[in-house]
This record gives sequence, structure tokens and C-alpha cells, in this order.
Amino acid sequence: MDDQEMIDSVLAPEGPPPAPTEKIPTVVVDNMHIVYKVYGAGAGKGSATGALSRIMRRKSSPALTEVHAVKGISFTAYKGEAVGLIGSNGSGKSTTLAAIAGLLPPAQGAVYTDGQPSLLGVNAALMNDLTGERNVVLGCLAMGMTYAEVREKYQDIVDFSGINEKGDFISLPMRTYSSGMGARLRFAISAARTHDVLMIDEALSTGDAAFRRRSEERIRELRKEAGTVFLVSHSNSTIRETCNRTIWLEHGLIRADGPTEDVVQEYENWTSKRS
Ligand SMILES: Nc1ncnc2c1ncn2[C@@H]1O[C@H](COP(=O)(O)OP(=O)(O)OP(=O)(O)O)[C@@H](O)[C@H]1O
Repeated sequence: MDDQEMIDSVLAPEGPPPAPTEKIPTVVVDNMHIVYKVYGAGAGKGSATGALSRIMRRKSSPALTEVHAVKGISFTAYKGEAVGLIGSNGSGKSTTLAAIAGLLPPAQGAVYTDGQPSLLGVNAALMNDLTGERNVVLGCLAMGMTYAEVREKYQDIVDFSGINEKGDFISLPMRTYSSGMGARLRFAISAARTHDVLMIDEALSTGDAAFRRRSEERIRELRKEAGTVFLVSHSNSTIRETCNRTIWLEHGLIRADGPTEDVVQEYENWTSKRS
């Protein structure tokens, strides 16, 4: 390459934007460790009475216990993927989602995300004393929708949730809902918007079969709308129905990561040997 060619190549405009078929990373998890710090573990040591008596006796605070929940995991998720997270109880699935959402700081390693990840958990906070109606409006506004968008989507959200199938529950306070009804409404609100990265933690397992079918369909649509979906579930059939890729976590480490059918099959073989 002569000098002129070199200058031309440096000054040349950047190439065209990547073709849609190209894999665009949305979440990069690099050697991530998550450690929970539990203060005052042990009977009564965390209570106010215990604290006061320690202060009076000028004793130091009780020992700190650390739980190393995620022990150095790495993976990259891409636009258009639906990634299932499976593994036995306490293997680190919910912790991984919370860390991707930015709710837990990694003790080591890093998480990089493109866009704002939204974590939809069964316990995602809505206001229990407000009616379902009010919560739909609040939830939508909190996700950044305009009043006009909320008005447009409102009926779809209520219909999707199925809250009104057994009467006019949407105008009752959310505290009158069963846990399954609450979870359905939360999912319906959250799924009304396209997310860059949507993370769903077991929210689908509380619904009945019809609601599960609607949710699975909606997750497929969200994938098509080019977001990335993460789904934690103990239901292997839900994972098979919705996810093209699955990560199996065990003891805070990745045991397998690949096409859903292969990974779920491996997990099922492992669980059947254990029982
Ligand atoms: N707030 C917390 N404080 C301390 N330890 C925690 C906390 N939350 C979770 N852990 C611990 O972290 C580990 C991973 O928990 P996590 O909830 O991520 O697992 P999981 O795979 O989602 O489990 P499950 O399938 O039962 O929901 C477990 O050992 C758990 O005891």
C-alpha cells in the first residue's frame, strides 16, 4: 500500500451499518463474581436489642458472612436471542439477572449492556394499595410511555393479563389479587413495551396454561422486535418453547451454554441421575 492509499483508507468513511443478520451483542458478562455480604448471621445477633447490648458492652458488630453466589461466569448475549437460565435451587440464576439489571455490583469482573435492561420479577414493585387500573398507568409511565401511548395500550394490557376474566378486578386494589394475578398483571405491563433487554424471573410459572401460551407468544414477538430476552424458569417446557439458547448454572458456575435442546437434555439427564 503506497502513502496515498494509506491516507485514503484512514480517511474513508466507516462502512455501512451492520446487516441485520450480523450478530449484535447486547449483554457481555465478563468473569463476573457476585458476593452477598450478610451481617449479623446467627440467632438474634441482627436484632436491635442485640445491637444495643453490644454497644453498651463496647463490643464489635457480629461477624460478616459472605455468600459467593456467582463465581466467575462469562457469556455474550445477542440481539434477537431469547436466553433461558436453568439450574437447581440456589445455583445463581436470579442473582445473575439482578446483576445484569445493575441491581448487584460485581465483586470482580464486569457486565456491559447495550440499552437499559429491565428486570421483571414476580416481586417487581407495584403499589398494592392502588387499583390494578392505576398500577397499569403508573407502570407504563415508569417505563417511559407517554399518556397517549398508555391510553392506546391500556385495554390490551388488561386483556393480556386476563385479570378481568372473573369479574371487574382491575378496579380493585392489587392487594385483593392472588399472587398469580399480580404476577400476570406485572408481566402484561412489562410486555407492553419493546425492551432492549428484558429479563423475566419465573413470572410465567404463576399463570395458568392459557396465560402461559399468550406469554410465550409475546416473548417470541419481543425477540422479533430485536430485543434480547432472558428467562429464568424451572419449567423445562417453557424454556424449550421460548428460548433458542440456554445457559445452565450450577453452584454459581456455567455448566453448559448452547442451543436449548442440547443444554436442557443434558440438564435433564443430570437431574434424573441425582433423583
Ligand atoms: N440476599 C441474599 N443474601 C445472601 N445470600 C443470598 C441472597 N440471595 C441469594 N443468596 C444466595 O445466593 C445463592 C444463589 O441464589 P439465587 O437466588 O441466585 O439462586 P437461584 O438459582 O435463582 O435459585 P432458585 O431456583 O431457588 O430461585 C444461594 O446460595 C442463595 O442462598
